[in-house]
Amino acid sequence: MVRGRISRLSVRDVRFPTSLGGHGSDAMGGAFPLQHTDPDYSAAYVVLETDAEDGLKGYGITFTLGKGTEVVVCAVNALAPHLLNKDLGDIVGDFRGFYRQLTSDGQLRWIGPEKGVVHLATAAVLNAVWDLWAKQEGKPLWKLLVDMDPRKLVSCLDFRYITDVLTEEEAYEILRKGQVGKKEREEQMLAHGYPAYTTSCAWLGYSDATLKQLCSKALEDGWTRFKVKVGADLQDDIRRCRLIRNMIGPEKTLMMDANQRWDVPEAVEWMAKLAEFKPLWIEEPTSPDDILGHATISKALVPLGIGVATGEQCHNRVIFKQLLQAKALQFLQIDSCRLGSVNENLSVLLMAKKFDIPVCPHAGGVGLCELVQHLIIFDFISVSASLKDRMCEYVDHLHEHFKYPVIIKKASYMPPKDAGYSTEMKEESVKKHQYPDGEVWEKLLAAQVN
Ligand SMILES: C[C@H](O)[C@@H](O)CC(=O)C(=O)O
Ligand SMILES: [Mg+2]
Repeated sequence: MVRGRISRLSVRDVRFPTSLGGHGSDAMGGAFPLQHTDPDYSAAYVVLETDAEDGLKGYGITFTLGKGTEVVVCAVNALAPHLLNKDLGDIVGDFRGFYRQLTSDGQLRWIGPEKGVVHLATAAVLNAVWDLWAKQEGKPLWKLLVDMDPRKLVSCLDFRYITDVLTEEEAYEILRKGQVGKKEREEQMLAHGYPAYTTSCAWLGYSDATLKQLCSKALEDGWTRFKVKVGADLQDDIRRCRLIRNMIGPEKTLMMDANQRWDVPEAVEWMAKLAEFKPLWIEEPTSPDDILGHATISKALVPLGIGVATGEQCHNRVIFKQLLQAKALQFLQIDSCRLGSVNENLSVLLMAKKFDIPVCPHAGGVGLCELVQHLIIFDFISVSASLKDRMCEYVDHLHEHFKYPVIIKKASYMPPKDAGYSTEMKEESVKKHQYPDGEVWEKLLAAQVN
């Protein structure tokens, strides 16, 4: 039973100095040993309070890098009047209307619409609403979605701009069909979890020795799918890909990620040189906005047996729609904090089902694994009903700061059992990493001055 009026919305700038160790580094982010100040994995962290007697709070994040966070924090504050004094029952009772209200704010829409900072802020705020709703229902988010009546579920989605490929009725039909065998798939998830791949071994800034050490540890821990960063220097890529392919052997799966480094012809030429290492996909080969460029690359790489994956920086459902229409991707990577929360992500999962394209979510960052596991577990149980060519990214950083961290067993995500969206951070961690006055940053900033 949903209850309470939203009485307070607070947002904090929480940053982790991950760049000091080269964690999260890629061909765009500045490579170790340059010690580029990014990527410092960060989050705009939203807390919603209500006047209900249960005292439950909703926690929401969006993933950012370092100083980008202060801009998102500002946008969250600008959205706050849409939530304050609103009844939670009214929000989730007409979730489509509320999503439309947030994304249509007459003044903020100009700096979107539904993209960039203002959309990241929308994600943070709505992630907190979903967390609170799931907590009040006493269910983990994935289970709230799985148990929800399909009619109610589609009523949370905004189909504006996508009805040419997916109508509300078609979405309902997909979910209705997904009811068949749902119980067995839920049992399968609870017993075995959702398959994952690891990106933690091969950040671009890691030395070969670190890569080797992390890769052997990952093999020992049972990982069978690995992603390596590429794109800055071809000879370096050849050496690192050879190293990792030799370590994992010919049977295990290898993916490559260029983080938007190349122009279209360059992407094709570069990947022809890396094809001998048998990558399953090349991720973000070029600008995330270049739909036709992705299509050209996809087509050119078919003879090499390499797919194109993208999505972690796709602004919204419209871009995903066009990527699907243009046959520009073979693996679709939703991101729980870049799209407009669960609402928009569900519409993308449903479009992917219609186009029969596997979804392999982007995760990592701060809390992205915690959040996206709910969406992909729901996807398997209620939408795709398939694990073929599907896996969810896993990155082994920063989970210790979360109250309900992910549980990985045998390289699979085990379904969370606690109520909510797994978004709540430990208050101690938030205090320490708050920018610029948390203890961690006070020390680092003082060292920079001296
Ligand atoms: C800056 C981030 O670490 C980015 O490199 C993550 C990413 O591309 C991925 O996990 O995939
Ligand atoms: Mg990536």
